[in-house]
Amino acid sequence: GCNSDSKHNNSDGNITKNKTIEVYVDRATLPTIQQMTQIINENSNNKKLISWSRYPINDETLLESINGSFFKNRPELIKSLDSMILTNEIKKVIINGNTLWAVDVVNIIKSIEALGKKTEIELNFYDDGSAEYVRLYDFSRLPESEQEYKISLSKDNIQSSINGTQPFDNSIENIYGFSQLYPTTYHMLRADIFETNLPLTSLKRVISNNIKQMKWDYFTTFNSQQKNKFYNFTGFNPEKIKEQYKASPHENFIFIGTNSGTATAEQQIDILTEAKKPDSPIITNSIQGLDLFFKGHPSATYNQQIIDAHNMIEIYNKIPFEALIMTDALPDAVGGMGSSVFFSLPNTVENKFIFYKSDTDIENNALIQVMIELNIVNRNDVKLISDLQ
Ligand SMILES: Nc1ccn([C@@H]2O[C@H](COP(=O)(O)O)[C@@H](O)[C@H]2O)c(=O)n1
Ligand SMILES: [Zn+2]
Repeated sequence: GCNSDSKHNNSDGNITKNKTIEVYVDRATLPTIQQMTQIINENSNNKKLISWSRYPINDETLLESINGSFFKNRPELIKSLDSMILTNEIKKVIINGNTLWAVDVVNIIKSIEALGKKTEIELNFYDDGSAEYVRLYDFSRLPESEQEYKISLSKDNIQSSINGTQPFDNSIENIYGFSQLYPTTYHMLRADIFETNLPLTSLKRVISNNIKQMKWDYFTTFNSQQKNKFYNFTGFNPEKIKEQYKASPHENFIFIGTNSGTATAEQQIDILTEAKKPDSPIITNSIQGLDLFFKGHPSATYNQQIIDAHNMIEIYNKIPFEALIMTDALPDAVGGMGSSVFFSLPNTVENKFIFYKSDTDIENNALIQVMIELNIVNRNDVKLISDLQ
């Protein structure tokens, strides 16, 4: 009959009775890129409410094609979601968020639960980037009894934040604890963290049935329409870069730049000078003879100075490196300054070296240590800027 016809729309045109609403929120880059590809891949008819801080979507045709509405901020999204739940028969809300910023998801759940309509809730979390792994590393260093104690409190902690009796603390046990309350999937940047030697067995026990390795190879199965949709979402098309790779027969190298918080332009110029030497005792994986590309940090203001000093080919710094990964526009090799970028890089791309700030204590630096544990870099290829002096 008509009422059971899942494709039959009500007067709103896009929300049907007993339907599911999909919510997408993120303040960073990686979850947004992953959520975009998920939307394109699943191609569902569900109404989608989206708020991505770094990727405002203004293209109405694009939004219509995914049955989506975009919100400048999360409070506006929540207001709209609440009114949909109150005025329509919404069966389920699937919330897609950023793991590190699980507090944003808590605020949405809080609002849904406060309506008292018993709406089903399902959660998808996508890692923000390297931050979760630094925290996981630190967590793994705690005595097992302490880890277990913390985990034992997490369900109540989350519940109290949803009830509004306690602010949400984004500790490891809390951000990875939602499967104790709702059907949850954690889309992890590096699900293999649980296969390393780091002692994380208690946490693994809580979430092992709820984790998925983030996918980077969607483009191998996307048709041209889906690819174009991704280019429209991100405003990025990899064709130019792919042409530049092919312009010479040499292998391609991308230098991963940082911002002034970590290194000056001169220091990065010096690293490149050293890396070009065929027999440097410091950088043993030389970049001599490779075509040199420069991918500056999105927030760096001195990129042109570095590009000019070594006559490199520029990759527009505002493009998130993850967009190159997603669109299969990767070089043969990379190297550069410590960055979250290295966490998502497939191991088919050679990682020649990573440089850190001069005063870094390598053996006690959680970020470096977790990168070594995950085989992102060899200990010998971890360098400090001061190694050059
Ligand atoms: N050369 C770079 C460096 C960074 N990005 C993007 O910024 C995000 C955060 O990187 P951090 O270096 O601050 O850890 C990263 O996930 C990339 O999206 C970049 O595109 N190019
Ligand atoms: Zn080339």
